[in-house]
Amino acid sequence: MTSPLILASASPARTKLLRDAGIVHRIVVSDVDEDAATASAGPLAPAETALLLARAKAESVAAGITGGLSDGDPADGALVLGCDSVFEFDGFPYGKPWEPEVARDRWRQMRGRSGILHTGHWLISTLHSRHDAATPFARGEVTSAVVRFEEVSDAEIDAYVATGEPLLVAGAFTIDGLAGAFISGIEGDPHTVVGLSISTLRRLLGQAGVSITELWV
Ligand SMILES: Nc1nc2c(ncn2[C@H]2C[C@H](O)[C@@H](COP(=O)(O)OP(=O)(O)OP(=O)(O)O)O2)c(=O)[nH]1
Repeated sequence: MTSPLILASASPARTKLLRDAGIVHRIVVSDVDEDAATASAGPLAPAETALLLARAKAESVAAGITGGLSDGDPADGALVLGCDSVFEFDGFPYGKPWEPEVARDRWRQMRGRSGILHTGHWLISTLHSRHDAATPFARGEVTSAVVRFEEVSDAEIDAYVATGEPLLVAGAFTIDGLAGAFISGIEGDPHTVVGLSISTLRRLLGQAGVSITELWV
């Protein structure tokens, strides 16, 4: 089977994770309004927010797909994966800081302490060859990892914020980028922190009747 996997995400980190894991995929970015989706859902825990948004992205892309996507067997359907990451610190959910001052304030709170990065995953399968077309597969899972931060100085925070890297990533940090210098440890799957747990994808694919090895290059 050629890979029918669609990543419903604009995240460069997520597509790199899949590529580095040898998982062939296509990208179709969802048009989900994350603020509207969370506002209409009411109060949610950070992990619930991550799953809700992952589901919304996957459902939005799956709804827009007509017919099959896998070159090898267009009639067979598709696998659509949505993801969303939320950083929980002192019980509150944080996404991307967007603004330098916001990123600076967050780092001044985070240094020397730890938080939890939750990544929601939602997989939809319409592969007729794997299950009854009348009941498409749709299931999700949240994975979480504790991230511990070094005692970072004001000067280091200012220099990091000035690079722009923290502005567009959940939690205002990366573990595989410049902020790697400021991460003292992780408890859990590091891929969860980057934005997509490959082992979680393997479990969800298995529940959909697909082995992840079928999607390797
Ligand atoms: N490279 C890297 N990226 C990270 C890390 N932590 C968070 N991120 C990125 C991954 C995602 O692109 C972003 C989390 O924001 P979202 O979950 O809303 O995804 P994003 O808006 O990027 O794309 P999407 O909404 O899925 O189209 O932060 C990290 O440690 N390393």
